[in-house]
Amino acid sequence: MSVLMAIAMSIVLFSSYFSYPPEIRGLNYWAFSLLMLVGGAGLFASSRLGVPDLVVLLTANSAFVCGVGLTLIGTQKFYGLKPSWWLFSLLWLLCLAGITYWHVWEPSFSARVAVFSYLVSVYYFYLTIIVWRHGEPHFSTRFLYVLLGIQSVVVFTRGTLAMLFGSELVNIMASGPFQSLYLALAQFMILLLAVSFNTVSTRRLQGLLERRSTLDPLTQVLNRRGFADVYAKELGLMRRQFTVMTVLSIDLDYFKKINDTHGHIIGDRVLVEVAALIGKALRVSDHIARFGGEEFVVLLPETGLDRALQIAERILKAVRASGAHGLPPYTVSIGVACQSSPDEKLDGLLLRADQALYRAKSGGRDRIEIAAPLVTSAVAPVMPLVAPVMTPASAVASNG
Ligand SMILES: Nc1nc2c(ncn2[C@@H]2O[C@H](COP(=O)(O)OP(=O)(O)OP(=O)(O)O)[C@@H](O)[C@H]2O)c(=O)[nH]1
Repeated sequence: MSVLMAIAMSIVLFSSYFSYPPEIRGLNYWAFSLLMLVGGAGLFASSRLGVPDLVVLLTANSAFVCGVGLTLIGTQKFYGLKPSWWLFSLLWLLCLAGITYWHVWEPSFSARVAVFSYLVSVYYFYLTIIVWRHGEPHFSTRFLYVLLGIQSVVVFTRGTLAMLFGSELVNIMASGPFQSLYLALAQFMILLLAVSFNTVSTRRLQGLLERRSTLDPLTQVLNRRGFADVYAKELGLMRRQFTVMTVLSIDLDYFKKINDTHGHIIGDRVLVEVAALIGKALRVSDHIARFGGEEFVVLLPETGLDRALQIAERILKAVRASGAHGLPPYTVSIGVACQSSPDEKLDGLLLRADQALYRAKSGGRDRIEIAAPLVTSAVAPVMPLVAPVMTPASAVASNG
């Protein structure tokens, strides 16, 4: 029954492989590995049907070792690591050579089982380390590496039993209660492994879809939803740490003309480039989003107006120096709004930044404007509602 279920799980993994996004790799190798592991267990059982021992040993162990090897390849691909095909081939050749040597030339049951078991045990141990080191911190990952760790210990124990006692107890080609129990346990572990592969891949899909739903597909920066999420987190920090943060509303100048003159494909490349240029001017803790069209918004946590103006100026300069890679030159206008009260709403903050941006546009473009500070009913405004027009140079000059 567990064999049938493992086969069914393998089919599920195959169908996931064909339907999941290509970023989720390795599922086909896992699916094949399950078939091989189940096949290996089945071939061992065929010795009871009178198939010659050497044939059973070589085919069953080959299937089993390939199964373990493909588990490694699938796992490495899944975690974006280079697949160790050399290790796969080495394990397979060593096992076949060992089995043939200790079965034909110098028959020794205990040496054969011990060497085979130790090799496979080391292999499982290596797999455990890979999943432990590269898996995301989640139950599905822990379940997988604990399972692989148990496999490693079980196989190691079998090898040690063979070494110590050389007993027929560990000969799974003979019939007996211990052998039946061992095979049943092995099949159950394969089933659990299949469940685990499916769980980690589903979890990966979930994470990927979550990330996609918060990213702009063209520029790969945050979209409006992603921005709202990070803003909410930063607002929580701002509330706890009594800091300020600043938003830059950035809009490409005369972008319609770029599209009309050079076509939409070039227009798209300009959008991708401007996102990259803005990103380069920021710290890793800052956030950049595209709010559709040619409008970008930057969130600068723990940043006051002075520092934000320096960053805005840096962006302006970087964009002015653009025009490489066959793209036309272009400029941007920037509206800057600083949030000093955690009670201000995101919509209000963006509105202030947009109003400043609008002034930058109407003031001639390729420039920075500062938004008027928030006016609350409790606190009288300390600055004029309309902030003075700032050219890039004056903005920086006024900030030292
Ligand atoms: N290539 C491309 N163009 C887009 C995209 N989204 C919006 N646009 C274009 O962006 C242009 C925006 O034009 P406008 O709103 O007139 O702005 P503008 O020409 O930059 O003028 P100002 O903002 O006033 O300087 C339109 O031509 C849209 O078709 C996109 O994803 N790719």
